[in-house]
Amino acid sequence: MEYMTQSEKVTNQLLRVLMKGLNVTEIDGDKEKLLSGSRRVNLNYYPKCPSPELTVGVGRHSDVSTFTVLLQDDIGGLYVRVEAKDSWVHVPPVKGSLVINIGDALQIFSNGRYRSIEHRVAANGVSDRISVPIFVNPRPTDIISPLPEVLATTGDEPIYKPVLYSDYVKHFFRKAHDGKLTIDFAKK
Ligand SMILES: O=C(O)CCC(=O)C(=O)O
Ligand SMILES: [Fe+2]
Repeated sequence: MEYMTQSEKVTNQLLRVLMKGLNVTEIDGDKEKLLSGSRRVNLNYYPKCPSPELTVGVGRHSDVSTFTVLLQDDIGGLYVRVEAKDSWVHVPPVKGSLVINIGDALQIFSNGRYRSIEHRVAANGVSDRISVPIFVNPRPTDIISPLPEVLATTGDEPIYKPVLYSDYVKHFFRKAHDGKLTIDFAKK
């Protein structure tokens, strides 16, 4: 839990940087809660797999978070999808580094200006693997939708409708991992 507490400095700073990219520079208490009012840490353990070629580690998905801060050990196996090239790129473990993934909630808040990253984890036959993601989320009771500031700056029409965040998360967990299809739930 010390890790969760310490990570708040980093996640608060990250939130500010990400919002600056959207021209949102005023982050009052309500907005901060909407964007990051619920944080969750997971401990993922992937045992060494006797038949990795027959096994899915974690299927392709995007996180439902605003963003995710992922600590991985030195084993590797995380891949992100490069949509433009229709390919997967390995995210090599770098000692002392964290992986930051944009999640669906931020894609919705930003009306698509930020895109959540599709990723998966391959099983491996060499060694056990551990990863520790911190999911920075809206609260379950929050209604998420494109931020008015973003719509005002871009002049774009909202492409996502207001959705209760707990409904969005329920929709995600109700089905198998299916790449980037979860966000269709919030499409207008
Ligand atoms: O283990 C990893 O590197 C990523 C795990 C993951 O995608 C998740 O927990 O959502
Ligand atoms: Fe994930």
